[in-house]
Amino acid sequence: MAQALRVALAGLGTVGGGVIRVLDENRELIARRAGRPIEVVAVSARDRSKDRGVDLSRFAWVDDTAALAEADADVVVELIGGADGPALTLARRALSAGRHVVTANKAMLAHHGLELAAAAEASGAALKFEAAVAGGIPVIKGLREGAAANAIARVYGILNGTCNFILSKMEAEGRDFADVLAEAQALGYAEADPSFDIDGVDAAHKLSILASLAFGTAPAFAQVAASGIRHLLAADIAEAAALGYRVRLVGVAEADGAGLFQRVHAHLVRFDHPLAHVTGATNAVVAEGNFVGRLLFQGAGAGEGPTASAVVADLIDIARGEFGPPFAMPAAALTEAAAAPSGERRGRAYLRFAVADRVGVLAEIAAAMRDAGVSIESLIQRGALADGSVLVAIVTHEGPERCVAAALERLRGSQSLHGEPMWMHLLD
Ligand SMILES: NC(=O)C1=CN([C@@H]2O[C@H](COP(=O)(O)OP(=O)(O)OC[C@H]3O[C@@H](n4cnc5c(N)ncnc54)[C@H](O)[C@@H]3O)[C@@H](O)[C@H]2O)C=CC1
Ligand SMILES: N[C@@H](CC=O)C(=O)O
Ligand code: NA
Repeated sequence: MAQALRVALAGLGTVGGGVIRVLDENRELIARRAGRPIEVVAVSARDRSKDRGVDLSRFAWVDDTAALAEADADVVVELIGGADGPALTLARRALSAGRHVVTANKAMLAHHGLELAAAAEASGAALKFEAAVAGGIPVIKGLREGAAANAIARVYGILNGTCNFILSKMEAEGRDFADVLAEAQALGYAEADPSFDIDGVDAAHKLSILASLAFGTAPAFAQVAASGIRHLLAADIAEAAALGYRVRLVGVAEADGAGLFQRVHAHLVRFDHPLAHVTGATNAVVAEGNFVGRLLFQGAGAGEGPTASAVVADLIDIARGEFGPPFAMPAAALTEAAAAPSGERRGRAYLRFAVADRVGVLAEIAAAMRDAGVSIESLIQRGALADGSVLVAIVTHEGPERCVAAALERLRGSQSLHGEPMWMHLLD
């Protein structure tokens, strides 16, 4: 059999530990498929003494993580995380030394993907990142290779396992947000800083990578309008269910004459839509191609095994010599997309207000909607929260988003409103 592919591995946490386990457990099978063995030769992490449940004594330990870039290895696997700092230093050094790089680091790719892709192409190295988007689901391969013949009109989906785990637990068990977040962290789904998950930043990182693959544009994370699920109440989930919807954090990227529109936002998803049935840490991505039609990729979006599976799949491609430009086309051919404004987009909206329990409040909200040109389809007022506020939930008829924004602006500062209104888009 040919010479082994030698791997230098940075980061031995959830995913790094998983990679060692996958390579150990499926060693023979992987070697047959790759045409040669894949062997970890050197490792680095923050704490050498930590028990990770795997035998590390067979690997060289490197204290200076960035020095792994020059280790006697063919590939550097970066599983540290963080957009900048040691992960970026390592990737830059490895690529400029002609080492292949495999990473699960969507934050780094969203911010520096174009630069790293150009560096990889310049040195003839691979830069592969299947694990960075939707964990174990082969969606990078699916878009970059499987759908390469198509013009893509839209790509959207559930891109954060932690949020989907929280939402589906809140929905099924009526549990509190904070309690479920702690469980997602214990299961290894959450980012080192979980606000990246619950504020939609992680999904925005992933969406910017998917949009680049779908539309041939440079990753444009700064253009993604992102919000998360932090302010969602159990009552929103109950109201959504009463209306025939489930709440999901959905990322949407769409290119049209106005430019590239990218948004991550909590949506009400109709019960009969495939995304409404995606539960737990599962992710799902829909891509609409002009010849292939609608593709749906679904599977485990986070966690040790599925994410490590994607990292090792990239290593197998490299061992086979199967790689090309990291994104949909050479880095120099990726275009800059103008950000399309959201205001002219049309849709239906769910708006929820916590209001003072007094006469005239409903009339005030209804007047703001009327004056801004928003047509109300349904309005539900329900019992009091612990602080005595009453919840008012509205679903609008289809109309331009700028009208909804104008209505909320009219209500800004109103003494009748307690806290910020919640605005979710409907995905029908
Ligand atoms: N956990 C998951 O389900 C998924 C994680 N990812 C990504 O994979 C990467 C790793 O994630 P996890 O394994 O979950 O993180 P983790 O926190 O479990 O592990 C991180 C590892 O990096 C090491 N590390 C951190 N800072 C370091 C530094 N300055 N120098 C040297 N080593 C350092 C830590 O010691 C640890 O071994 C991140 O980019 C994450 O976004 C991607 C998909 C899924
Ligand atoms: N924190 C991420 C991990 C995978 O990318 C998530 O929850 O999806
Ligand atoms: Na993936």
